[in-house]
Amino acid sequence: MGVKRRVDEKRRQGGRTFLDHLLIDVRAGHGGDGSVAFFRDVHQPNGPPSGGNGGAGGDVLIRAVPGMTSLSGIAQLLKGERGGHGSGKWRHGKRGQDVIIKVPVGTVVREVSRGKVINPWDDGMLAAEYPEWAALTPEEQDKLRRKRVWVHYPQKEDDNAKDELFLNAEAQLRKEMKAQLWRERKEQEERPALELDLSEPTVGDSIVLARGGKGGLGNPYFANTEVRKPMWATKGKEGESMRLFLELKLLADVGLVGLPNAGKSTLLRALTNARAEVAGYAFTTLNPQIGTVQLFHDGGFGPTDSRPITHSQDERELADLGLLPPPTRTIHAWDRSEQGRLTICDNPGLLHRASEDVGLGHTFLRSVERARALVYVVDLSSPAPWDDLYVLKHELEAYRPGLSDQARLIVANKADLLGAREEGVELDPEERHEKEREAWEKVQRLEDLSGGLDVVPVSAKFRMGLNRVVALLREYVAESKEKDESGTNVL
Ligand SMILES: Nc1nc2c(ncn2[C@@H]2O[C@H](COP(=O)(O)OP(=O)(O)OP(=O)(O)O)[C@@H](O)[C@H]2O)c(=O)[nH]1
Ligand SMILES: [Mg+2]
Repeated sequence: MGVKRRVDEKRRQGGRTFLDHLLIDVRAGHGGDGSVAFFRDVHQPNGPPSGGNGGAGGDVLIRAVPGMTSLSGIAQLLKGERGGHGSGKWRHGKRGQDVIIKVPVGTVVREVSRGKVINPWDDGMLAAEYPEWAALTPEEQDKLRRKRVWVHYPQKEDDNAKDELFLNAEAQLRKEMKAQLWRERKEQEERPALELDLSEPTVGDSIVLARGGKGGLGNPYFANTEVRKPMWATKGKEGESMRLFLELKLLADVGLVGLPNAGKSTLLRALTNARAEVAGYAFTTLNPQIGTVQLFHDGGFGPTDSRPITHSQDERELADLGLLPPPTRTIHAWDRSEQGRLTICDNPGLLHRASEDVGLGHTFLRSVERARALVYVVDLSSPAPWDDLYVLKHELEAYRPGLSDQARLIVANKADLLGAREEGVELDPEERHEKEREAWEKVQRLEDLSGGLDVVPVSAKFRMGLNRVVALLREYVAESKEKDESGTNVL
């Protein structure tokens, strides 16, 4: 299949690949109803209206918390508590309890749909809500509409409907609500679909997703010089509701970043159990891939699904190329017990001008954004690998300012191509020395232009120089975890 077609397909998916996702419904609490009551005691057998207002419904909030690793365990329906109803003696209803949805850091929240605020004076909306609406008489329709809006004093519903004072109050409320509902609806329509990228732990208060409905008004609100004994109050309003899609971004300890064809996938295969695709053309990798490295007590490593490989041979070869000091360590079998693991994430090649949406763009950088350390992979055999470095850094910064600060290491790959030895050919010492010097100078230049990053020449293909890479990755990850534990990364 054509690479172009596959790249195009991938672009349509927005370059997103996620391990975990979930659809949830969120409903903020309904407001409590206002109360119709009148104050009475021995001195005032026929006292003033005293119904309290309803309490507001509880909000639904979201918080990204460190330490969570999965979306499993989050309920599919989350409801804010209903506000309490008002009651006599001017007692207002209690505010409903909020619900806080706790999600792992790295969750992306996207709105799928939003509940409509129903306007009880909008016949079209009511017709959509009640299938039988069209068959009702105008009186029945009024009755249904009033049910959504009003609370009546016991047995006063029919009297109220004939009471001119009530009808006046209704007209007044309708006018007020019309303006307010119009505003709410406009606001809702203009508000773009929610998209939250919770890449950092939520600081301070949680983020409100859906607001609870307002509480209804108690009957004192409707009293005036004309209306001494309002026999009505209003109901609480519906809370906001929405359907949301949650996605958890891939999380690896280390993210590989490099131009197409630099050898990222080859490196991932050499270090881990992952079977990433490798080929001699650009954009072989279209999905971020994660692999696991097993770490041994002696500093060595091995892919988790196979027996450890001995790297002393490789290191000796690399030392022969003049790119590494000769190995001094011998590996003892008893050191080969597992001490820990590292996960590494391979990625599609990053292009110059990815920020202008060339190639895959850089939406896939979402998956390395949260890595504890980033590694630049460059092709040491290319004429000016330091130029590649500049492009990579620039693209990371264009995606998110400060992201390139997470880069710790430059893997200068394909060092074998600069070899001072050619296969089957013995170079004369002079020539060999010259090649060694060239290779060494290139590495040196990369180091000078790296802005203080570690530079390690390797051959991913021939598995040379990888012990040093793993040793450094181990350090970065340990440092980052220590920071987490000491609280500087966690809020
Ligand atoms: N000589 C040599 N070739 C290598 C080395 N590492 C990778 N290659 C070759 O370079 C080509 C590209 O390697 P990949 O690992 O697919 O490169 P990539 O960076 O994953 O490429 P994309 O997925 O397209 O971004 C393949 O032909 C590899 O065999 C190396 O250390 N030495
Ligand atoms: Mg690849």
